[in-house]
Amino acid sequence: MELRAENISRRYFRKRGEANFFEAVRPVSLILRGGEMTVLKGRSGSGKTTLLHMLAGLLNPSEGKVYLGETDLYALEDKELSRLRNKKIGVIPQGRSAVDTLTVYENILLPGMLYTGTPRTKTAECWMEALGIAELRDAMPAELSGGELRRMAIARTLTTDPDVILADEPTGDLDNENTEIVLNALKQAAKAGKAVLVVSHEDDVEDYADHVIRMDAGCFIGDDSKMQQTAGADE
Ligand SMILES: Nc1ncnc2c1ncn2[C@@H]1O[C@H](COP(=O)(O)OP(=O)(O)OP(=O)(O)O)[C@@H](O)[C@H]1O
Repeated sequence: MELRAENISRRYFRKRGEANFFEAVRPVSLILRGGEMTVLKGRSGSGKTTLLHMLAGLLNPSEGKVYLGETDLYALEDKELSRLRNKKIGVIPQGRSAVDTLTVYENILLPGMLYTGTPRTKTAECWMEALGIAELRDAMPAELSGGELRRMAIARTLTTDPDVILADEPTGDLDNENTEIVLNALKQAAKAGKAVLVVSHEDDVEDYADHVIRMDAGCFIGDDSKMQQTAGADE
Protein backbone atom coordinates (compact mmCIF):
# COMPACT_ATOMS: atom_id res chain seq x y z
CA MET A 1 0.00 0.00 0.00
CA GLU A 2 1.13 3.53 -0.77
CA LEU A 3 0.62 6.76 1.20
CA ARG A 4 0.76 9.82 -1.02
CA ALA A 5 0.70 13.48 -0.07
CA GLU A 6 0.02 16.04 -2.79
CA ASN A 7 1.02 19.63 -2.08
CA ILE A 8 0.05 19.55 1.56
CA SER A 9 0.65 22.57 3.76
CA ARG A 10 -0.31 23.60 7.27
CA ARG A 11 -0.83 27.05 8.72
CA TYR A 12 -1.32 27.68 12.40
CA PHE A 13 -3.07 30.75 13.75
CA ARG A 14 -0.30 32.54 15.58
CA LYS A 15 0.17 36.29 15.87
CA ARG A 16 3.77 37.23 15.06
CA GLY A 17 4.40 40.90 14.24
CA GLU A 18 2.19 41.77 11.28
CA ALA A 19 1.33 38.17 10.42
CA ASN A 20 -1.62 36.29 11.90
CA PHE A 21 -0.60 32.91 10.56
CA PHE A 22 2.50 30.83 10.77
CA GLU A 23 3.19 28.42 7.93
CA ALA A 24 4.63 25.34 9.67
CA VAL A 25 4.61 23.21 6.50
CA ARG A 26 4.73 24.82 3.04
CA PRO A 27 3.31 22.83 0.13
CA VAL A 28 5.18 19.53 -0.08
CA SER A 29 4.53 16.26 -1.89
CA LEU A 30 5.82 12.82 -1.09
CA ILE A 31 5.12 9.16 -1.57
CA LEU A 32 5.70 6.43 1.00
CA ARG A 33 5.74 3.09 -0.77
CA GLY A 34 5.27 -0.37 0.71
CA GLY A 35 8.64 -2.10 1.14
CA GLU A 36 10.55 1.17 1.64
CA MET A 37 11.87 3.08 4.61
CA THR A 38 12.01 6.87 4.32
CA VAL A 39 13.83 9.04 6.83
CA LEU A 40 12.68 12.62 7.44
CA LYS A 41 15.34 14.84 8.94
CA GLY A 42 15.36 18.44 10.04
CA ARG A 43 16.10 20.69 12.94
CA SER A 44 13.68 21.33 15.78
CA GLY A 45 10.67 23.34 14.63
CA SER A 46 11.16 22.60 10.92
CA GLY A 47 7.69 21.04 10.63
CA LYS A 48 8.41 17.31 10.83
CA THR A 49 5.80 16.38 13.43
CA THR A 50 3.19 18.58 11.76
CA LEU A 51 3.86 16.77 8.47
CA LEU A 52 3.72 13.34 10.16
CA HIS A 53 0.37 14.17 11.77
CA MET A 54 -1.07 15.24 8.40
CA LEU A 55 0.15 11.99 6.82
CA ALA A 56 -1.37 10.02 9.71
CA GLY A 57 -4.87 11.43 9.22
CA LEU A 58 -4.59 13.24 12.55
CA LEU A 59 -4.30 16.83 11.33
CA ASN A 60 -6.18 18.36 8.44
CA PRO A 61 -3.84 20.03 5.94
CA SER A 62 -4.62 23.69 5.21
CA GLU A 63 -4.26 22.74 1.53
CA GLY A 64 -3.54 19.60 -0.44
CA LYS A 65 -4.56 15.97 -0.20
CA VAL A 66 -3.36 12.79 1.44
CA TYR A 67 -4.21 9.48 -0.22
CA LEU A 68 -3.91 6.01 1.26
CA GLY A 69 -4.03 3.89 -1.87
CA GLU A 70 -6.94 5.46 -3.74
CA THR A 71 -8.66 6.84 -0.63
CA ASP A 72 -8.56 10.58 0.01
CA LEU A 73 -8.14 10.52 3.82
CA TYR A 74 -9.59 13.91 4.61
CA ALA A 75 -12.63 13.39 2.37
CA LEU A 76 -13.78 10.66 4.80
CA GLU A 77 -16.22 11.17 7.66
CA ASP A 78 -14.49 11.26 11.06
CA LYS A 79 -15.70 7.78 11.98
CA GLU A 80 -14.55 6.25 8.70
CA LEU A 81 -11.20 8.01 8.94
CA SER A 82 -10.53 6.75 12.43
CA ARG A 83 -11.54 3.21 11.44
CA LEU A 84 -9.17 3.29 8.47
CA ARG A 85 -6.40 4.86 10.53
CA ASN A 86 -6.67 2.28 13.29
CA LYS A 87 -6.50 -0.54 10.77
CA LYS A 88 -3.91 0.68 8.31
CA ILE A 89 -1.76 3.44 9.80
CA GLY A 90 0.47 2.87 12.81
CA VAL A 91 1.82 5.96 14.54
CA ILE A 92 4.71 5.75 16.99
CA PRO A 93 4.33 9.07 18.79
CA GLN A 94 6.96 11.20 20.48
CA GLY A 95 6.94 10.93 24.26
CA ARG A 96 5.17 8.60 26.63
CA SER A 97 2.06 6.69 25.62
CA ALA A 98 1.68 3.80 28.09
CA VAL A 99 -1.46 2.76 29.98
CA ASP A 100 -0.01 2.66 33.49
CA THR A 101 -2.45 0.12 34.94
CA LEU A 102 -1.63 -2.56 32.33
CA THR A 103 1.49 -4.74 32.04
CA VAL A 104 3.90 -4.32 29.14
CA TYR A 105 2.37 -7.33 27.35
CA GLU A 106 -1.18 -6.03 27.87
CA ASN A 107 -0.16 -2.59 26.62
CA ILE A 108 1.22 -4.15 23.46
CA LEU A 109 -1.89 -6.29 22.87
CA LEU A 110 -4.40 -3.54 23.67
CA PRO A 111 -4.80 -1.74 20.29
CA GLY A 112 -5.25 -5.05 18.42
CA MET A 113 -7.88 -6.10 20.99
CA LEU A 114 -9.72 -2.80 20.61
CA TYR A 115 -9.75 -2.75 16.81
CA THR A 116 -10.15 -6.43 15.96
CA GLY A 117 -11.33 -8.03 19.21
CA THR A 118 -8.54 -10.61 18.92
CA PRO A 119 -5.21 -10.46 20.77
CA ARG A 120 -2.28 -10.88 18.35
CA THR A 121 -0.23 -12.82 20.87
CA LYS A 122 2.23 -14.46 18.43
CA THR A 123 2.97 -11.21 16.61
CA ALA A 124 3.37 -9.37 19.92
CA GLU A 125 5.81 -11.98 21.21
CA CYS A 126 7.89 -11.84 18.01
CA TRP A 127 8.21 -8.05 18.16
CA MET A 128 8.96 -8.08 21.90
CA GLU A 129 11.76 -10.53 21.18
CA ALA A 130 13.08 -8.49 18.24
CA LEU A 131 13.04 -5.33 20.34
CA GLY A 132 14.73 -6.93 23.36
CA ILE A 133 11.84 -6.50 25.79
CA ALA A 134 10.56 -10.09 26.02
CA GLU A 135 11.70 -10.35 29.63
CA LEU A 136 9.71 -7.25 30.58
CA ARG A 137 6.42 -8.89 29.58
CA ASP A 138 4.86 -8.78 33.06
CA ALA A 139 6.45 -5.54 34.24
CA MET A 140 4.37 -2.40 34.77
CA PRO A 141 5.22 0.72 32.73
CA ALA A 142 6.27 2.60 35.89
CA GLU A 143 9.11 0.08 36.33
CA LEU A 144 10.54 0.72 32.85
CA SER A 145 13.30 3.07 31.69
CA GLY A 146 12.55 5.69 29.02
CA GLY A 147 14.22 3.54 26.37
CA GLU A 148 12.26 0.43 27.41
CA LEU A 149 8.99 2.38 27.30
CA ARG A 150 9.90 3.57 23.82
CA ARG A 151 10.56 0.02 22.63
CA MET A 152 7.24 -1.05 24.17
CA ALA A 153 5.44 1.68 22.18
CA ILE A 154 7.17 0.50 19.00
CA ALA A 155 6.24 -3.15 19.66
CA ARG A 156 2.63 -2.04 20.25
CA THR A 157 2.41 -0.27 16.89
CA LEU A 158 4.16 -3.07 14.98
CA THR A 159 1.82 -5.64 16.57
CA THR A 160 -1.21 -3.94 15.02
CA ASP A 161 0.35 -4.89 11.66
CA PRO A 162 -0.46 -1.62 9.85
CA ASP A 163 0.34 -1.01 6.16
CA VAL A 164 1.97 2.33 6.96
CA ILE A 165 4.21 3.05 9.95
CA LEU A 166 4.93 6.65 10.93
CA ALA A 167 7.54 6.89 13.69
CA ASP A 168 8.27 10.24 15.36
CA GLU A 169 11.82 10.21 16.78
CA PRO A 170 11.65 6.48 17.66
CA THR A 171 15.30 6.42 18.75
CA GLY A 172 15.29 9.75 20.59
CA ASP A 173 16.05 8.38 24.05
CA LEU A 174 17.95 5.21 23.13
CA ASP A 175 21.63 4.29 23.39
CA ASN A 176 23.52 3.03 20.31
CA GLU A 177 22.72 -0.63 20.87
CA ASN A 178 18.99 -0.04 21.26
CA THR A 179 18.93 2.46 18.40
CA GLU A 180 20.25 -0.33 16.20
CA ILE A 181 17.65 -2.78 17.55
CA VAL A 182 14.79 -0.35 16.85
CA LEU A 183 16.01 0.62 13.38
CA ASN A 184 16.48 -3.04 12.46
CA ALA A 185 12.91 -3.76 13.59
CA LEU A 186 11.54 -0.88 11.49
CA LYS A 187 13.64 -1.97 8.52
CA GLN A 188 12.34 -5.53 8.98
CA ALA A 189 8.79 -4.14 8.85
CA ALA A 190 9.64 -2.27 5.63
CA LYS A 191 11.13 -5.42 4.11
CA ALA A 192 7.90 -7.22 5.00
CA GLY A 193 6.07 -4.73 2.77
CA LYS A 194 5.16 -1.85 5.08
CA ALA A 195 5.63 1.78 4.06
CA VAL A 196 7.79 3.22 6.86
CA LEU A 197 8.57 6.85 7.68
CA VAL A 198 11.05 7.63 10.45
CA VAL A 199 11.43 11.19 11.73
CA SER A 200 14.87 11.65 13.23
CA HIS A 201 17.67 14.03 14.08
CA GLU A 202 20.31 11.34 14.11
CA ASP A 203 22.77 10.77 11.27
CA ASP A 204 23.04 6.98 11.79
CA VAL A 205 19.39 6.56 10.84
CA GLU A 206 20.22 7.45 7.23
CA ASP A 207 22.17 4.18 6.87
CA TYR A 208 18.87 2.31 7.08
CA ALA A 209 16.96 4.57 4.67
CA ASP A 210 15.88 3.89 1.13
CA HIS A 211 15.08 7.60 0.86
CA VAL A 212 16.09 10.63 2.90
CA ILE A 213 14.07 13.84 2.99
CA ARG A 214 15.49 16.96 4.64
CA MET A 215 13.21 19.64 5.94
CA ASP A 216 13.88 23.23 6.88
CA ALA A 217 11.36 25.95 7.70
CA GLY A 218 8.51 23.80 6.42
CA CYS A 219 10.12 22.98 3.03
CA PHE A 220 11.97 20.00 1.60
CA ILE A 221 15.57 20.93 0.86
CA GLY A 222 18.79 19.49 -0.53
CA ASP A 223 19.60 17.13 -3.32
CA ASP A 224 20.24 13.85 -1.54
CA SER A 225 20.33 11.26 -4.26
CA LYS A 226 18.29 8.95 -2.05
CA MET A 227 15.42 11.47 -2.24
CA GLN A 228 14.84 10.54 -5.87
CA GLN A 229 11.13 10.40 -6.46
CA THR A 230 10.06 10.50 -2.84
CA ALA A 231 9.98 14.26 -2.48
CA GLY A 232 8.24 16.31 -5.12
CA ALA A 233 6.43 14.85 -8.05
CA ASP A 234 6.42 11.15 -8.66
CA GLU A 235 7.89 9.38 -11.72
N1 LIG B 1 -0.72 23.87 17.45
C1 LIG B 1 0.19 24.76 17.06
N2 LIG B 1 -0.10 26.09 17.03
C2 LIG B 1 0.80 27.00 16.62
N3 LIG B 1 2.05 26.68 16.17
C3 LIG B 1 2.39 25.37 16.19
C4 LIG B 1 1.50 24.35 16.63
N4 LIG B 1 2.13 23.14 16.51
C5 LIG B 1 3.36 23.41 16.04
N5 LIG B 1 3.52 24.73 15.83
C6 LIG B 1 4.72 25.38 15.32
O1 LIG B 1 5.01 24.83 14.02
C7 LIG B 1 6.42 24.68 13.86
C8 LIG B 1 6.72 23.25 13.48
O2 LIG B 1 6.44 22.41 14.60
P1 LIG B 1 6.71 20.84 14.55
O3 LIG B 1 6.33 20.27 15.87
O4 LIG B 1 6.05 20.28 13.35
O5 LIG B 1 8.29 20.81 14.36
P2 LIG B 1 9.32 19.59 14.45
O6 LIG B 1 10.23 19.72 13.28
O7 LIG B 1 8.60 18.31 14.62
O8 LIG B 1 10.10 19.95 15.80
P3 LIG B 1 10.79 18.96 16.91
O9 LIG B 1 11.93 18.29 16.20
O10 LIG B 1 11.23 19.93 17.94
O11 LIG B 1 9.73 18.02 17.37
C9 LIG B 1 7.07 25.13 15.15
O12 LIG B 1 7.53 26.46 14.99
C10 LIG B 1 5.95 25.08 16.16
O13 LIG B 1 6.11 26.07 17.17
